[in-house]
Amino acid sequence: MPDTAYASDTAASNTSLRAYLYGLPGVDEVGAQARAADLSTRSIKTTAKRAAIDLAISMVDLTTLEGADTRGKVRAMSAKAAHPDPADPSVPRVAAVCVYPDMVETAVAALRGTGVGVASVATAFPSGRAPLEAKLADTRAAVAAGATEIDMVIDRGAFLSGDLRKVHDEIIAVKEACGTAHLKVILETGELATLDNVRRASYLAMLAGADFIKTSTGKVAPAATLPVTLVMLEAVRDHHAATGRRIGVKPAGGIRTTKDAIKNLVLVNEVAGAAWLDPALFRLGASSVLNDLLMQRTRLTTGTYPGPDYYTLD
Ligand SMILES: O=C[C@H](O)COP(=O)(O)O
Repeated sequence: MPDTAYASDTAASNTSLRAYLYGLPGVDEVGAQARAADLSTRSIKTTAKRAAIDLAISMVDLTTLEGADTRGKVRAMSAKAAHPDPADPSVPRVAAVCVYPDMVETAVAALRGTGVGVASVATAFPSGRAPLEAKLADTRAAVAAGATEIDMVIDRGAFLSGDLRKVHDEIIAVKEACGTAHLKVILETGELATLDNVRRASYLAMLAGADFIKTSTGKVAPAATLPVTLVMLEAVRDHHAATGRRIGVKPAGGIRTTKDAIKNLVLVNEVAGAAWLDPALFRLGASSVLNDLLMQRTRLTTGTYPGPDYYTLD
């Protein structure tokens, strides 16, 4: 298990940061793939499935991140986030909606009083290619408009070329610009090439003050694969054991079905532990998983699937 020596290194040079992150135990890629594959075949009892579906719904960050997003679309998505099935008030609300910064005001107005959070992808999403001042302005604007959560992307170019200090310091600066808003740090694992890098980027984000580590923007493939989520869950588990601080995990991108969602919940339970089975510590970032969760929930309750047109589009 990694020690806490980095605590004193955070004020030091890129060299000591690099020495710490490259001194982490390596990831056994074959073992991680095998464990993720093994856990993904676990079935859960029908009696537990309804509770799992409700938990998954309550963990969704319902997302729209398209250039063609409109205020109308964000209002409709926000209504669905607060009342996923208007005909069934027992369906829980989702955790948050996730939108571009210019849509925060619309989402905040639509969600006032519902308890649904508003997350925004600041910091030049999805590339992360902008001067730090622009990233900070982006973050401050989203927070000023009422965002309760900021999903920032790391500078993968800096990370991959070894400028870990730049990535670290940008996260610290964005965290400060967040004020009381929670910070999720997107690693864009599909661009990090190895699971060792996923582990290093996870620790880098955690030691810079991330509240959550998030796999992907949803704009790069592969996105939220199970082995990647497994490595990130191990990182938050070990970080908690070393520091007493619990960091959340958010797989995002390509999560489309109830099966995908439940595989993730099994992974959370088996790797990080039951404490993470909570929207405060685990989210599913997805633009289109909610309808399948609602359909499977209805099937469990009534024995039949609702027609494909029963629910509004995700
Ligand atoms: O953060 C969430 C992702 O952008 C959503 O990706 P998705 O459209 O593949 O569900």
